[in-house]
Amino acid sequence: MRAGDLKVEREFGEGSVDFRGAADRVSLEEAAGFLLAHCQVIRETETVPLLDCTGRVLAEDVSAGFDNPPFDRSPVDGYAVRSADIAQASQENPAVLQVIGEVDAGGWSDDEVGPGQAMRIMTGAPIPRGADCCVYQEQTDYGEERVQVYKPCGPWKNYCFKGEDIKAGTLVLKEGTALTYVETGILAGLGREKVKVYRRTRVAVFASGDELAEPGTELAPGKIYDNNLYFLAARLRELGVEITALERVPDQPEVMAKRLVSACGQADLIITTGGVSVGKKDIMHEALALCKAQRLFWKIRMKPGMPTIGSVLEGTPVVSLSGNPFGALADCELLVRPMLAKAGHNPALNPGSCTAVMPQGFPKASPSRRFLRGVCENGQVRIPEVKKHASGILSSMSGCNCLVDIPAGTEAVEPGGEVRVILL
Ligand SMILES: Nc1nc2c(c(=O)[nH]1)N[C@H]1C(S)=C(S)[C@@H](COP(=O)(O)OP(=O)(O)OC[C@H]3O[C@@H](n4cnc5c(N)ncnc54)[C@H](O)[C@@H]3O)O[C@H]1N2
Ligand code: MOO
Repeated sequence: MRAGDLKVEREFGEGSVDFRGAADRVSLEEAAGFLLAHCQVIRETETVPLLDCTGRVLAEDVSAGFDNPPFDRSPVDGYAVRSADIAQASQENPAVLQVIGEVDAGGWSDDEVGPGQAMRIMTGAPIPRGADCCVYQEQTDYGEERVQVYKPCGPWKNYCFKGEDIKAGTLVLKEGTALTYVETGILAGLGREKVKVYRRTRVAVFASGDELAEPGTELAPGKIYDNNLYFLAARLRELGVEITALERVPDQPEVMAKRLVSACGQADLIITTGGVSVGKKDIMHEALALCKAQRLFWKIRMKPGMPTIGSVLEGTPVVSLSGNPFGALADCELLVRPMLAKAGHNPALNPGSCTAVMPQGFPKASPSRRFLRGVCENGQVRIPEVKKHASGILSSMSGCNCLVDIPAGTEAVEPGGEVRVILL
């Protein structure tokens, strides 16, 4: 379906039981499962310059085309010698060797070190034929034409073999490896200037709400600046996503429906915020019905982010998050990240978890599962003051690095109680 073809049909309009009637009220895990089942793993690849591969996922096996290092090399500044020549060397009775030349890192010598001879050598320089060890210059008199060696050095000591790091033909990095600065260095060491990676996951983001104003414009009465569009875009970029649309949409279901349909062909996932509850202006129900999206669930048994809608539009999953910024944030972490992990071949995009002690506790009862923002450090989690936890409050999230997962039915978390923590 193209955006222009969209007919405004109100067969699922207000009053229909389909979206606003019996609530699904699924668990978070069920909601995530529904969405993941409709989330496609990205198969398309692209070739990017080496410096752009960090944060991407490798789409090819990378094997070494040559031994690395490509030659035997010295790990010390000193002299390449024959170990047999210095086997008896001591401070009192140094071995005296003829210095036949010098080889520096990046240089090369075809000369062979014969019996009674030494080659001055620098760290990283190729070891010349004939030598089977390198002595530290501190164990010599630093001689230029003749050198006195004061200590023995066994065969193949202070000697780095060709291929010591990577042997030719070794599978060094497997398809599916998440590339960090470390792999960038490894790929550079293999001489790669370009790397085949999976294309980025594409996400379209729409915020709905007539109250929303663009930062930088004047704030008229009744309006608020739009938090969600911006933190979602920033977070998605951090997670390696390519954003295909980023737009505020008025509270008109027809307009939102058109945006959803046009986003479909370009995005792997669509995220909306606002308009998911039961108010007259909660347009997402009608917008999704207008474009005949298949509903997966409405309402998750958790706070914040309870009224989230999950649906599929022409094969593209649509996650409609609560307009309350902390609700949208929690859902982005808990529902969207697993989808990005699946689509983008990168399990590391799933949030981690641990247990931690909560010295302050939390005095309020949690009849349904509750996520609190907090700072988790050294096995302890600290949370903002109790009145700063409302789902409409974003400011107290600054500096937080986790969500505290409080199970449904908890009366209060006692000070010093142990809690499960989702690490962001
Ligand atoms: N009668 C009921 N009212 C509400 C219920 C309910 O069950 N019955 N649920 C409440 C809960 S819980 C939530 S969460 C919200 C969800 O509301 P919506 O997702 O429909 O979102 P809106 O109504 O559009 O907005 C909620 C709130 O967030 C502000 N908002 C919206 N978008 C943004 C944005 N991009 N940036 C910053 N702030 C935004 C909006 O102005 C509202 O204050 O419904 C409750 N009501
Ligand atoms: O579910 Mo809502 O986001 O708690 O306020």
